[in-house]
Amino acid sequence: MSDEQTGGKSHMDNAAIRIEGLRKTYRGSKGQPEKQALKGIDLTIPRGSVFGLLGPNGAGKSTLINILAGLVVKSAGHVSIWGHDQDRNPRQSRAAIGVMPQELNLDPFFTPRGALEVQAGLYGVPKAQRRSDEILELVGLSDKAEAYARTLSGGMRRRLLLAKALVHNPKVLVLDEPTAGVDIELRQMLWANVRKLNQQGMTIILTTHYLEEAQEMCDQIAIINHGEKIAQDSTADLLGRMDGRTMVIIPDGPVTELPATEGVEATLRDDGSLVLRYRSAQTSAEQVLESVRAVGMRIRDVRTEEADLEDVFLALTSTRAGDVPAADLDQPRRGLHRVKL
Ligand SMILES: Nc1ncnc2c1ncn2[C@@H]1O[C@H](COP(=O)(O)OP(=O)(O)OP(=O)(O)O)[C@@H](O)[C@H]1O
Repeated sequence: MSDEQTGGKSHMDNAAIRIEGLRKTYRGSKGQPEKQALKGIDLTIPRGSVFGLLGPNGAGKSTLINILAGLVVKSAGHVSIWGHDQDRNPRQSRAAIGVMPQELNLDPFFTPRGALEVQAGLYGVPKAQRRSDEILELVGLSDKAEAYARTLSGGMRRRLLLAKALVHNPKVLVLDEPTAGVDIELRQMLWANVRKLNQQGMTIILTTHYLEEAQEMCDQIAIINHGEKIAQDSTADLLGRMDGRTMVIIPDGPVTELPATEGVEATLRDDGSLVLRYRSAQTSAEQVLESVRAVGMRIRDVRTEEADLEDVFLALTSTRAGDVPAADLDQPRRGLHRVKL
């Protein structure tokens, strides 16, 4: 829509990423059948967001990211990055995006500073505009600037990958599973950097298997499964779709009988607390409390728990993509099986 109509200025498209009808079919080899990794994805990622791309193993996340990065050639569809159509303006669209990959693919003979300089060269960043020291400082590698990559720890290599993704000051930064297998300290450093870069105006896209992380970091989330997008919404609205509630009661005295009210599922935890699950659309908190009083239980303390992203995720991915009409999203979780992330 943009470049061709505006002579490359692209001011009509104000999305960070616009994807339309994106398909990828990997050719089969050695007797393997072909694989449809992406089956027609439409996705618009707003500028300035921290956007989460979620999906179980094999959903197609890496394929999508690799297409954005220009590492995998799409089979069909349109991709535009910061208003630059990937096919018509490959150079501009590539310059607008930086990707921190999953794999630690670093040349062992480069020092961090050397690696950044080479990367800057690849992106045609003029010497005067290079910010290697500033970036090394940001990722906490200043004191390792001259160390060979092969002597860096796994955590330091990851930081160097982030640094490399930043050399050309991209508008959009993609982090592919950035915290898989990293320690808490590095994870905190990564998130602090992500927040800082986002505050400076960078759009961030991250894939993660850690739902709490997506919940904490992302303002919008898309879920893909079996190569199809099955949900996209603000994190708050996605969570708001679930009306499952959990009430936890600390009884005042031993529990001799569990409440047995329809619509309330009661279980006792080892620590003596009583867990009551219910749907807020069908059962009120008052009815839940009544069911507790009805069995003569006295309440010392009570708290409630909201549905979390895992509930949404399980509800959405527990059947094949496309089989879950939006109206069914609020159905109770009973009968759904867990999907391993
Ligand atoms: N080069 C390839 N050739 C053939 N099939 C591939 C290739 N790369 C990926 N696939 C297949 O395409 C599907 C999507 O893979 P992809 O790596 O994009 O998923 P993912 O969501 O990133 O999973 P993960 O979280 O495990 O990285 C999978 O079924 C995978 O086996």
